[in-house]
Amino acid sequence: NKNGYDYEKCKETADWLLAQTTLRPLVAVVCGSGLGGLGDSLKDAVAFNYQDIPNFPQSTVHGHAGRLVFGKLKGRPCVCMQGRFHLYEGYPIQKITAPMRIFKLLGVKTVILTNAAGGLNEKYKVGDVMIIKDHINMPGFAGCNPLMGPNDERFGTRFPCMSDAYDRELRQLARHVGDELGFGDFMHEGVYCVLGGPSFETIAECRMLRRLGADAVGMSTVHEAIVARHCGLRVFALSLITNQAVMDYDSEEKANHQEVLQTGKVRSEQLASLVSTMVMSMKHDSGDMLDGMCGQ
Ligand SMILES: O=P(O)(O)O[C@@H]1C[C@H](O)[C@@H](CO)O1
Ligand code: HPA
Repeated sequence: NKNGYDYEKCKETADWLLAQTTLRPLVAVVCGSGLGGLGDSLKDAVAFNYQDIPNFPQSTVHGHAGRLVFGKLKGRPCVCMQGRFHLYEGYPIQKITAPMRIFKLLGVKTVILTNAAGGLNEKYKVGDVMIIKDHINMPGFAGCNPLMGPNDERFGTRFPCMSDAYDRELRQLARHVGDELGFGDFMHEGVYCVLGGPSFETIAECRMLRRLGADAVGMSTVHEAIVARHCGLRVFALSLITNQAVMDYDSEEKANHQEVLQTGKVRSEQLASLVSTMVMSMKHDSGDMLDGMCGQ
């Protein structure tokens, strides 16, 4: 692989991590902008700064701490990325997504991807949570897909299916857990569209994306979901709607990263409850979950 994130390199990182901790997580969580608090709820935590992990990229964005945390969520071993990588940071797309392959080699079965996103659906409000049911991969339309380049069959097939990218059972579990936790009024299910960033969208772009069927727009998650599915990981993803996309030329609203981080703080505890309750309710040994749903 021309970007150097081949099987051996991912294995070297995974083996290094496995030698540092006895925890064997089945679930990995990726924290979106301002959502790093999810990682702070891990018990008996052992944390590694990204700069200390062999071959790991570095976080450069405010609101992405740059720590990999191993610990337990409601008694279940998990690993959590406090800080993810984005295309606009200048990394090759294979590097952004290498952690998914490292997770696979650690023995992880399910990844939970979270992000901050702009709401395009007129029904969505700031602070709402959107379970991702599908995506639109805009950079992919332009030939920027993390699976470009030689395919290593040890990870997965050349042409992976994406119509089932966001696991139906996990979405059902999230709706169930969300209802039990009282998220009813602010939880949706919708389509996430990824752009390259870092500039926020213009009004014309937001209008176009809405017409194309997107409910929320962001700069991450999709690349990770593609690589995770390619190597057989189960994917659940959610967006926190941190701002409303500006659709109107009379609007005085301006998208900004401060608002994104601020909204993250407001929902931080509730999102941590949603994720930890989901993790508690997942069953992995038979490859299936939805066993002993929320609160049982
Ligand atoms: O990592 P995520 O997708 O949560 O980060 C979003 C997209 C940009 O990195 C940033 C914009 O505020 O937040
Ligand atoms: N656009 C793109 N990415 C984002 C946004 C947005 O409005 N909000 C948070 N991440």
